Amino acid sequence: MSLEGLDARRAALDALYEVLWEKRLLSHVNTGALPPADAARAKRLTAEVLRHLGRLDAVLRPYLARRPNMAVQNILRLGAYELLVDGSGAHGIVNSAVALAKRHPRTARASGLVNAVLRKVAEDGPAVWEKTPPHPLPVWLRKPIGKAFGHDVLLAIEAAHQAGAPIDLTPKTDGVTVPGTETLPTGSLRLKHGQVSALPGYAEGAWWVQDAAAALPARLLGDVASASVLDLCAAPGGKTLQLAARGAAVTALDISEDRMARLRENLARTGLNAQIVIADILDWSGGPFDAVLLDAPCSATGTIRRHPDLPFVKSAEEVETLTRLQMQMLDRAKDFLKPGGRLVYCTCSLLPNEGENQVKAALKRHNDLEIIPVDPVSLGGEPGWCSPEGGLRLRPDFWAGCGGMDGFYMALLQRR
Ligand SMILES: C[S@@+](CC[C@H](N)C(=O)[O-])C[C@H]1O[C@@H](n2cnc3c(N)ncnc32)[C@H](O)[C@@H]1O
Repeated sequence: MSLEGLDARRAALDALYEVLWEKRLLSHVNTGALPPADAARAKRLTAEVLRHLGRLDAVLRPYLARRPNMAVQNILRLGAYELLVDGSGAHGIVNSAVALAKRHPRTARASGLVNAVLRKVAEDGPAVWEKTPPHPLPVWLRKPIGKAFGHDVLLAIEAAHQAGAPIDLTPKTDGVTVPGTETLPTGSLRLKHGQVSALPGYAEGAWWVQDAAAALPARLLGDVASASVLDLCAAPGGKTLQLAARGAAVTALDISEDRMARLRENLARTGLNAQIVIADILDWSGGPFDAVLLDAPCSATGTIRRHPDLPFVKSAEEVETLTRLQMQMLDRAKDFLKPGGRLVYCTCSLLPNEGENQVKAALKRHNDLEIIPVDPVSLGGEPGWCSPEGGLRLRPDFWAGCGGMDGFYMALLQRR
């Protein structure tokens, strides 16, 4: 990108400010009236600067006598990212960073500094960059993750966050392959190269985008053909589609009308059916069902590879609130089951309080619930995915050699 990419870069700087200062998720940042290609580039640059923020600051630090204001810092971070990772013409990158600095009174006085520092980064930065460890998680995540899995695993998870995430697909029919993808041991398809929109089968609904880890909770229910299944917190519907494709009579419930509109579109595209309920799980009554799947709202810390903005926006306090909600939801979900019915509880979180500990506490509260230990090997997984209480703990550092997976926790419970 040269000077002609200035609009995308300016939008990336605005987005960085919104994430870092206003604590807004990148998915909620409005890139204004930019053409779609520039908007996509702005979001990509923002996400990548956030992914590597600690490393970028480490490269810049030796050239700064004192820390400049956040607006100047972000111009330097963006320029350094483009120099060190995107790697197209250093001259153009430095010139556009200087042009961006001159645009605003808060940064104009630092345009000389931006010029000088980025020229040094272009020369000496690559050697430092290679040696600098991945951006660390914030303390409120490092502590519980390190405590649960150990320091080496924590470092491996941070490395996985740095590496980013491939795109996985779930085929509507088991065993179907799609050119341009490879089949993973669990049956998901992983995009090898190119754009997902260019793959055959999208319009016909032959597959949908879903991380390999996210595709496993629905499979814990086994054969669901003709079973009545309540999918709680269903939108945008990845798990609803899986259950419907396997022949279940699905009732999909979610509180969000907007997200349910996406679930409706997904059902229409794939030619699958589900009964749709827009309601708060805590107020709704219905059933009983043969099975319930609860994909509870959570910190989403298992998806940091895809959403590197999350650690900057979420907080320990927010997770505490979510943990209380998950507990209430689990208690409610159990009441929708027929006697002998099965319940899958899952979250895309790395935190035991949203996974393992939540299930252990539910088993203590309800002596009519028991856990059915999951055998990951039967799902194409590995024995090391088992967690002591009988659930499955998936981590982003698993499958490191072939692109990793999202962090997820899931457990299969049964009402006695
Ligand atoms: C992790 S997402 C679900 C992803 C979905 N299961 C899938 O596979 O595509 C959590 C969902 O919980 C929904 N939710 C949050 N609070 C809720 C509540 N009180 N009642 C029902 N749904 C709720 C959110 O709207 C969000 O769609």
